[in-house]
Amino acid sequence: MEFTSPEAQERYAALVRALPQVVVGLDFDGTLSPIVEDPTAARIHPEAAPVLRALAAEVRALAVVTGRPARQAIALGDLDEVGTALREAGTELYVFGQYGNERWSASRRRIVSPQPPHGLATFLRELPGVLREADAADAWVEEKGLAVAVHTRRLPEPGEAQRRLTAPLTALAERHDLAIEPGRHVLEVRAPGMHKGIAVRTVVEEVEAGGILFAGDDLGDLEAFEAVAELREEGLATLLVCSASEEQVALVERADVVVDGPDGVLELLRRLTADAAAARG
Ligand SMILES: O=P(O)(O)OC[C@H]1O[C@H](O[C@H]2O[C@H](CO)[C@@H](O)[C@H](O)[C@H]2O)[C@H](O)[C@@H](O)[C@@H]1O
Repeated sequence: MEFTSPEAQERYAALVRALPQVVVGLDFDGTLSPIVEDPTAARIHPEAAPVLRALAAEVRALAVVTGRPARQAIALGDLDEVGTALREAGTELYVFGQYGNERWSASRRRIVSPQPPHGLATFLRELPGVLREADAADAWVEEKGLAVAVHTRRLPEPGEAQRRLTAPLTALAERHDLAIEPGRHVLEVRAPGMHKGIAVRTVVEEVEAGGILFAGDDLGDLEAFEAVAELREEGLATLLVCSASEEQVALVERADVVVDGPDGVLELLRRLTADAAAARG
């Protein structure tokens, strides 16, 4: 892991001191879960559960903030079980799904979700024609209830296919008052208005946190990074962690710490837990 500046190292030290008041916010794909070709085959990192359990004893709350539907993230992350263990340590686990549109907590065990956006059903009906015209008929379409994700990872030239699809999918989304969210070999179409930054602020305010660490890997995490930077200006202890990959570099220049993918994220969380225990004496 690499601190990006001397100030970043000081922010880490301040976060360790404030840890009992800190919310740890974690993206799922590419941060807690290694990227795989087939999104249905993704699973949380095998070492995540014990790392999160150990960290839970040191922090105010944990929040998984993801583009995945909450139900899916809970299943792929075994978060029901992790949440039970965290509750035993007196710590809440939140899951904000679909970029903050859905929420779940280990204490309530119920997913609160809005209605799908108007226009999504028509968007879906018109989608195959647009994919054919863009020579991407084999793109994998993930229907998420509140959103649709068009994946190019398994096409012969995934980056080129994503570039080819961006303009026609954006136009189709705009015709139906929907927003487009680009990601790692994926273009997601969803309702405008909600993003991970709102989810971060919500959890920080609800638990009256004194600090926030957020770790992410992709463009959909940018708003969370912006929210954390604003909270820093407001006086909270903060740390921005980039789970780095060759596919996406946008978060690197905004991060305090750059780590090597999900392995690196867990290494950082282990170090944080150990440093907090050492600081307690
Ligand atoms: O906010 P996140 O937790 O990072 O979720 C964003 C999207 O991640 C998933 O797709 C990504 O991960 C897949 C599995 O590793 C990978 O195959 C794909 O190329 C990535 O874009 C997921 O399928 C989407 O629904 C999430 O919104």
